[in-house]
Amino acid sequence: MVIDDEEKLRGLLSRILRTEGFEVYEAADGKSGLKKLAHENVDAVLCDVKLPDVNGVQLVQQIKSSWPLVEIILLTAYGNIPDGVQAIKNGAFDYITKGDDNDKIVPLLHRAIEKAQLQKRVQELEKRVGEKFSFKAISSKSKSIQEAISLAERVAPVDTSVLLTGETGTGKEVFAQAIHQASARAGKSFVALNCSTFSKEILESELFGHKQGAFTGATKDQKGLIEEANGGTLFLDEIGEMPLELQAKLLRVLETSEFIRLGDTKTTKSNFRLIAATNRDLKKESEEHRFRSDLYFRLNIFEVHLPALRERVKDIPLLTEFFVHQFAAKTNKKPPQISAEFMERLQAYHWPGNIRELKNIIERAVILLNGQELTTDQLPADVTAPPVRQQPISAFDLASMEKLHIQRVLNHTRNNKAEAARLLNIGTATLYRKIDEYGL
Ligand SMILES: Nc1ncnc2c1ncn2[C@@H]1O[C@H](COP(=O)(O)OP(=O)(O)OP(=O)(O)O)[C@@H](O)[C@H]1O
Repeated sequence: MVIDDEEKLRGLLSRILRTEGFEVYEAADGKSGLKKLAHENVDAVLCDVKLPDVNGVQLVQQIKSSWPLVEIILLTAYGNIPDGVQAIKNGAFDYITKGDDNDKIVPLLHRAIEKAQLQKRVQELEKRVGEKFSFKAISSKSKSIQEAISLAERVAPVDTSVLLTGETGTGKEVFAQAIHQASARAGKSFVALNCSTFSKEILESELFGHKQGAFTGATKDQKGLIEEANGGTLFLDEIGEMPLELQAKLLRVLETSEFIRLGDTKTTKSNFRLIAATNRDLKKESEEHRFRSDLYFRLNIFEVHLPALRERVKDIPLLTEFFVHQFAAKTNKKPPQISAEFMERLQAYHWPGNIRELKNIIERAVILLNGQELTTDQLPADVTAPPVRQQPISAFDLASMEKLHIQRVLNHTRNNKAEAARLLNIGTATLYRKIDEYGL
């Protein structure tokens, strides 16, 4: 948009820009310029400094406060550099001297528009990421997970630590992301670290960062994740695996918001929110001195427990549909029908790996699919085998244990007895005898 009260000059500039391929709007003063900005999708403004109703330098500030993504180039009077400098301070992209720098206008506009469009794209992506990781994206019909969502939604805007508990694959990281997105820290970084995947030394350096020469191999200064999370959220997965010594250091950071990089002498500040997750019983761990009780009490202020998938069987069809569509799209297939038996098996299975395992099994099934319907043929043996009846057995009853174990191995081999005998390290005849004996 060109804002200039000199009609001739405005018309000339607009014509030049149109021949360059730009779509151009015109305004003769600040007020009509602001009005047009409210209605049109403008990327960049070329604005004269001397307008009848407002000074262009002030107009920059007004435009930026309402449309921060619009880039402005100010046309200043010859030799009036202070105006240009002030315009940049007010948020202008750049300034050029009217009449003098005409050949610079087009390349400068290209750069301004490129920046504006890039920023719009980033904003749109951030919005999409926000939606993807929002609580709304966690679809569920079961009461237990809805309670967890409601708890997490209430704690999200409060800047306190949160402890997410639940078995592996229950969606703890998904919840951590949703809490971050629903907090005031949403625009800032979400930094995740799994405490079980590193040795103590690497974990310490990953968390706290290091100075050059702090240890062999530290060839340059390196920021730690605590520092990277400044202003945002630090998600520590499997915190129960963190060595005791580091737990003490983490507690200190939580209490003071300060830490010292490895090999450094001065402290560094970081303002982050901690969300921790564990699949262990941290209370028990702390009672047995494997987890610091002071850190446990600090983390335990707000706990959200995520139920295992077998405790939310109602959600299996919903999640299955979701993953089937996701993987069909990924493999360029039409979303298949889901046979009743396929769904029954999924609902009967005990899902030790929870949602992650369901997701993997659906991905595999969609890859194996060649017709228009998912059937039990596309399910692995573990899932299709009849469920092992978990009869209450005495820990001392060897026969019950043996029966259960044989049944499990048979399930695993899809009733292939030769393979089961091999795995059990017994003869086939012995296996047949035991099958008979236990009525398997
Ligand atoms: N409600 C959900 N909808 C769709 N996908 C989900 C949902 N919850 C979890 N998932 C998917 O399941 C997988 C496991 O989730 P996530 O990593 O959050 O679990 P976790 O509890 O943090 O696991 P771990 O303890 O092993 O780190 C991920 O691929 C995630 O995208």
